[in-house]
Amino acid sequence: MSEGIRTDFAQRMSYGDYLRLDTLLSAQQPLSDKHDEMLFITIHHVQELWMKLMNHELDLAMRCLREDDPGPAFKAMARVSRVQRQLIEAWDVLTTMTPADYLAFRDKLGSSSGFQSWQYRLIEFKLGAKDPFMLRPHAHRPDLLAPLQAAFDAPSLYDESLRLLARRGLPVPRDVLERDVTKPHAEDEGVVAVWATVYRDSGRLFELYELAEELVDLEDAFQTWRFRHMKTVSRIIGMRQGTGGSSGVSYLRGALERSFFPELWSVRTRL
Ligand code: HEM
Ligand SMILES: N[C@@H](CC(=O)c1ccccc1NC=O)C(=O)O
Repeated sequence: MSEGIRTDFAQRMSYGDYLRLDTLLSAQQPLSDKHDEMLFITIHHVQELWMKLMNHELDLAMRCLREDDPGPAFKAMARVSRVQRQLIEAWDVLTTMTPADYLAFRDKLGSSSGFQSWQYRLIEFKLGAKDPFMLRPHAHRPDLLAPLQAAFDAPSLYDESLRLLARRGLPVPRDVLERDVTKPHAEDEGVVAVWATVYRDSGRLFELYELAEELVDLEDAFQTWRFRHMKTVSRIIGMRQGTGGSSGVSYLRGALERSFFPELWSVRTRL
């Protein structure tokens, strides 16, 4: 049964060596002796790991769109959507924590908060949600500020998508193509018209139609994540203020109004 199975790893790379499990599994360090703090930390670590992969895939998607190679971009975007499903499902595990379970260790969190998740902010910037205020919590960490600032200053996934549409001959308005990419994208009627063409003529423009639907999948899942976060927070801390200083649930509800790709939603009314 055990024939052939290697057991001597004094001189050879093992599973744990390759995966750096000592580092990964030494990071779960509760500050209290409360049972549920381990769950709280684990959920965050899992979400941050998935966010790391999302950033990796979004970089590939943006590069491929820029280089006029949508195939691999779609593959990366489809992978991001699957990762998002995992992120959304993870809320279910956290809802097993009651308000009392959470309040028992909440004071240990001090003023730390999801506001300061730089990987989350990096994703938002790459999707085009450019709010310069959100750079501030990272001012004390130049190593984190640099990639955030770079994503803030660069075209978003949506900017790259609209540029691709223009290169394929669709009449994307010039001022949209030449806009200041450090500003949030404002809904544009000309862009709605372009997407309407893509949807109406999806047979001929199949690749661009696929791009549109991949983008809609991404935003749809992102909003579902935000909604589940807001609902989970609501059932765990009610209307308390957040440790990050915001109003809490009301702030999170406000974020649900913000769209990354507004024309892709408006076009549905026009078709
Ligand atoms: C008991 C569970 C949780 C509670 C009570 C909670 C509460 C909050 C609150 C109140 C805010 C608003 C900022 C503030 O004032 O603090 C916030 C923001 C945030 N939280 Fe959570 N959260 C929880 C779990 C999570 C988890 C598991 C994640 C996953 C990484 C997460 C990620 C974030 C992010 C990224 C933000 C910033 C959102 C934005 O600026 O739009 N939170 N959270
Ligand atoms: N903002 C949360 C605290 C919180 O959730 C949190 C604190 C430290 C590390 C991650 C967190 N998760 C997301 O906001 C609260 O007000 O209870």
